[in-house]
Amino acid sequence: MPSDTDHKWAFYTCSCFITENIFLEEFKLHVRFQSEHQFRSDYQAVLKKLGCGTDKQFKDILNKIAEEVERRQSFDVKSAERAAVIKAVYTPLHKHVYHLQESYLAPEFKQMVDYCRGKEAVEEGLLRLMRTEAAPRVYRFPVFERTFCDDLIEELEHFEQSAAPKGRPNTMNHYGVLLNELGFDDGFVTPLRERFLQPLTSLLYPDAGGLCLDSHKAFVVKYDMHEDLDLSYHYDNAEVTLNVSLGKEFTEGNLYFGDMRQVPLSETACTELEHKVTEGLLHRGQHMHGALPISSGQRWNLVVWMRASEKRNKLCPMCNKKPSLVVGEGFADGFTQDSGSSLLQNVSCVLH
Ligand SMILES: O=C(O)CCC(=O)C(=O)O
Ligand SMILES: [Fe+2]
Repeated sequence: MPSDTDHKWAFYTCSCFITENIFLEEFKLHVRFQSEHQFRSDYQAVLKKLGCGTDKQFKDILNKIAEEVERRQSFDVKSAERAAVIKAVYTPLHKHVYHLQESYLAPEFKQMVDYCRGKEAVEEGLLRLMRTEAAPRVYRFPVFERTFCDDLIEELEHFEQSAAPKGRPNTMNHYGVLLNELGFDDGFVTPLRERFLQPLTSLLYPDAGGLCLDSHKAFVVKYDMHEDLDLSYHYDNAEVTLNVSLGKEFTEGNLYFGDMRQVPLSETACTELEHKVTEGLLHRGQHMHGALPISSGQRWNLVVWMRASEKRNKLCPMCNKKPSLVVGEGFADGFTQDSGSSLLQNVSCVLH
């Protein structure tokens, strides 16, 4: 029986994972930390302007960064340990949600995928997709049936309440679930990406890696009045992202999209989009976005960061350099060694 960590080839992380994009929550600032000297010269003045005036405050920041670097250095080992413990001790409430069935998917979504898969009908499929454009190159369409969303949330709440160990999605989200650790990759997320999302992304984002998305990182984020309320403006470590609203009841918490990350915020006008339960938003990972605070209720979203090794092997989207590869767990951050996988990648990088 293959496990969630068996893949056709090995995946890697870029070494910048340790030093880049460290989020300073109180200042809503992403920073790079290579050495204290570099950090002081890059950020001391900026941080002062943002209200970090005393030596003590600066020292606190350095301590937080050290903690985050340590968390990142041990992340892979700890994540593999958590996955093994979860497998051994956790009994799911709804086993069926771990295996994707067509009946979980909204009929409109399946229809769109069918159009895109059918070679002669590609153009019609594309037109259908274009009609779902909610902001420049951001597409909104129904993805799941409501009953599936409810079952998935119930399963995740059951997991939350269990004694099993939990990792968190990323530095900006404190609540939510890493789906690979819970065992969702092989039976659910990989088939969703390969069979249903890739036909759409091939047509919509051929320039952004959409033709050959060969791995992913999937997680669920959760916002609650007593927990995280919003998500700061950011870009994803992904070529293409799917973000599906699962529920429950909530008010506000709209997503907003700016421009690609190369464009300064001062030159960016943002578009706000309402997120509706069962619907997904598909966008390029480098398209900057954030989530506004909810004002009541609880908001759960399934987020799939899809990666194209062929694209990111040339340029790491997080440090903008040729990646320097470090061995990782499972899909890691989606990089591959150029040799060895290229043949297989060429086979999968066609419109289908
Ligand atoms: O909460 C949301 O809808 C946004 C989540 C997101 O952008 C992310 O996790 O990368
Ligand atoms: Fe995001």
